[in-house]
Amino acid sequence: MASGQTQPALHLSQVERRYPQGDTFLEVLRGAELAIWPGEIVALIAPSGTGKSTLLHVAGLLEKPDGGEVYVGGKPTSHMNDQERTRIRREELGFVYQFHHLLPELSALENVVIPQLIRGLSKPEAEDRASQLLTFLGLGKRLKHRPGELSGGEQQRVAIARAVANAPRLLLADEPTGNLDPHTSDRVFQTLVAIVRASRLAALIATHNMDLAARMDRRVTIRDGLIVQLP
Ligand SMILES: Nc1ncnc2c1ncn2[C@@H]1O[C@H](COP(=O)(O)OP(=O)(O)OP(=O)(O)O)[C@@H](O)[C@H]1O
Repeated sequence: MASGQTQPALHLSQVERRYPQGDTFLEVLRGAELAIWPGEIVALIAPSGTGKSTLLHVAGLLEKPDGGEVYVGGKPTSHMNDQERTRIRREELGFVYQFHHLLPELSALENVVIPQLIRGLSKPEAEDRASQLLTFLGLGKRLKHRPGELSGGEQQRVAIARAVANAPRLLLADEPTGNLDPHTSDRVFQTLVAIVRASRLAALIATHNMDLAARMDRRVTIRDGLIVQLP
């Protein structure tokens, strides 16, 4: 447990998720248990088809579990309506995907400003924070560039800035460096770790890259619908 913190950023408690399959169900999660504390970076290393996306969707409040509970910052979420879940996603969770989904018509700065405006910050406040974040990620000279004018690694760093712009308590990332060459992947990963550490975020990062996984605090996998700690 991180000192001084009484609640995990994310706690999946006995989470079950099943999909209809013919006359029966495919049990993808069968009582998955995982707690991630503030400041902790956990690697999710799951072979294809074992439930990685399902787990990230449930943790990201995009899908409801069929059993168990998902706590975000100690708050149970399964009773929440769609509006409340959307608010938690917007204010307490950040998402980074393999393909960054930046808005192509907007500059790097604007892409990071938008989620903060939606959150209710004023434009000057949002621009200030976006500019600080992008500068921290080494993009201080690229603020006005559109995604198409940035390299893959730069685009992915903008996506990271966008994901943490609202100071979420938990970052969920799915192969955040998956489409980058090894050198760029390494740099982007370093910036991701730096920002998670600097903001004392918690992070769950799905990856097949064992070198990156080895540099995180803990590694877990999904086996027979359960979360298993790896060495
Ligand atoms: N909506 C759905 N309806 C039925 N079956 C589903 C649904 N979503 C996922 N599945 C099945 O559940 C299992 C886990 O799916 P999931 O997408 O979580 O896998 P994954 O580990 O993310 O795989 P990959 O890394 O290949 O994307 C798979 O066998 C998949 O076919």
